Amino acid sequence: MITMQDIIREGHPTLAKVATEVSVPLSKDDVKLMNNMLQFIINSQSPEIAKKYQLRESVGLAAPQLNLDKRIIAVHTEDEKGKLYSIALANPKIVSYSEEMTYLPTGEGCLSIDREVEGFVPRHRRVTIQGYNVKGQLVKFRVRDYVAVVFQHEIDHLNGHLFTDRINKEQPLAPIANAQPLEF
Ligand SMILES: CC(C)(C)[C@H](NC(=O)Nc1cc(F)cc(F)c1)C(=O)N(CC(=O)NO)CC1CCCC1
Ligand SMILES: [Zn+2]
Repeated sequence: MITMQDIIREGHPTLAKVATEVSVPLSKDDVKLMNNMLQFIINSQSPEIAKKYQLRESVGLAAPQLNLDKRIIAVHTEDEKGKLYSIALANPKIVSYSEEMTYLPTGEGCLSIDREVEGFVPRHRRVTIQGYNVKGQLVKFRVRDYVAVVFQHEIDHLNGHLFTDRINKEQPLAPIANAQPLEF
């Protein structure tokens, strides 16, 4: 099972690299990895398992965080209406996005960053995601607000970007143009 020890931390060169697409149809190993990544997130949201294995309660994970040069992400989180998004995707792409922006008023964190970094992270308010699911089907769906933030955060990892790269260095808490802060 994946635990925190498997997650590389900021400063590791892999986190700054552009990850390589995985071959389709998906190999058995890639499908296993996708399921293991999703299971890590689900485990981290179980108080008993998270406590036993000291897992940070997470909502998303990208393969480069496991030092794997693969364009694979997993997300397990609910949207504001309580709709569950539980999916692992290979070769995910943002195929379209809104001009309107959003951001978490509390800022973001990252499983690969063991410190608080203050500042607003500009994200598109709505994004259309496309990718291959564990069945090898090409799926396309639109997400907004918090779920959109999670997917953008994870896809950023595939392109060597950390949320800290997106914070306004001079004024971390400056209002973000054309953005509505996410209401929790
Ligand atoms: C870095 C960490 C704090 C572990 C963060 N967890 C998180 O946001 N948990 C959470 C949020 C809720 F709104 C409700 C709840 F029940 C639990 C997270 O998993 N990530 C994923 C990550 O680091 N992927 O690489 C960071 C998030 C910041 C914005 C999107 C993902
Ligand atoms: Zn992260």
